[in-house]
Amino acid sequence: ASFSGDEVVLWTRSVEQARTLAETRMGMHAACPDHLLPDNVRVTADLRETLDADLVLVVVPSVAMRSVAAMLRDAGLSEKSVVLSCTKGIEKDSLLRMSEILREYLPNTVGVLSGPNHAEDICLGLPSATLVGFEEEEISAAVQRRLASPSFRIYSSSDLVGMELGGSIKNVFAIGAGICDGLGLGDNAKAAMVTRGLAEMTRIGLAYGGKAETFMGLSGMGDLIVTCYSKHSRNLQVGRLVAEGKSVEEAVASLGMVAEGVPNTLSIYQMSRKANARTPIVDVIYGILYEGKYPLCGLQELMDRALCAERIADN
Ligand SMILES: NC(=O)C1=CN([C@@H]2O[C@H](COP(=O)(O)OP(=O)(O)OC[C@H]3O[C@@H](n4cnc5c(N)ncnc54)[C@H](O)[C@@H]3O)[C@@H](O)[C@H]2O)C=CC1
Ligand SMILES: O=C(CO)COP(=O)(O)O
Repeated sequence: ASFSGDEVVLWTRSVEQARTLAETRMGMHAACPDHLLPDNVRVTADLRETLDADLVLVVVPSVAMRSVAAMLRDAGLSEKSVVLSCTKGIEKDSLLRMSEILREYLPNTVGVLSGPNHAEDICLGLPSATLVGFEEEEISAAVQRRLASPSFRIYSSSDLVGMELGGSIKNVFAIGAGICDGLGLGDNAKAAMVTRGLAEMTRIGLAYGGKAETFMGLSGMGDLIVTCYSKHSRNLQVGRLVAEGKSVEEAVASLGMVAEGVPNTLSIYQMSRKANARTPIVDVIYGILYEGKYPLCGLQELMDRALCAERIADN
């Protein structure tokens, strides 16, 4: 998105790294990321150049959110800047959402952008829909207007809890879907993973105050679908590699980018246990990633459970 011609400053720790990522990730052979970007977008490694922006999008892996929030505070981000978290994750142990971490450090208005939004498609200008959420309706509406384009349709929401939980929890099931692919379990198994995953997402999400309809929407089911089926999904890829016998560390290292499902499986498992939610798939994926359970044994365990009625939100 080029933000309709507004001046955009893209801060990155390393301009060199941004160049490599742009080249490999987008499959484009530009010598410099600036070639991929419209004239109104400038790349910098100097955080101070972003401090008076009226809208600040934070797009870092969830494990880096706390340090980046502290950097923004220490660098002196203008209190007038509206801050938008685009990161999909829950912090382990504290179980804080990304917008909550940002609020710990910054007095600014903080919102969330989340939806089925693989960067590869957006960069090509392919149509995408997403959700922007702020507690203040008028700020949602203003950011919605500001970021929307003919190829980027934005809906608004005030359910930040539902948005942030949906965007984080779906990563766990994307790894599960990748495991189904890697084991060659077929289309039916994967459809079951996605559908029962949505039930578990809804159960955990409701326990923490999210709204049921949000989990049925773009930032819930929508993101779950894209991440479980897209060739671009890094979580799906990690699941496949683990099913093929790679260790989690090897699978993640081979991506060279973040797969949020790995840290998220730990934090979502912690959330589920704390809420005493019934989440057999989360529990099995946790066992595979963190306790050395064999992927095929884990998936067979899911099939061998006692037969029951189909329940979605009920625990
Ligand atoms: N890539 C995508 O298509 C989408 C990504 N997201 C979410 O956006 C977030 C970031 O994902 P990506 O951009 O794909 O990840 P990435 O692995 O490409 O990292 C994004 C940037 O964060 C930087 N970074 C990493 N650790 C840092 C630290 N400690 N301090 C400062 N910068 C740091 C990296 O150098 C990189 O420039 C994740 O939560 C992801 O789930 C959401 C929707 C789509
Ligand atoms: O959240 C995403 C798409 O909406 C990105 O998913 P992956 O991290 O699995 O690539």
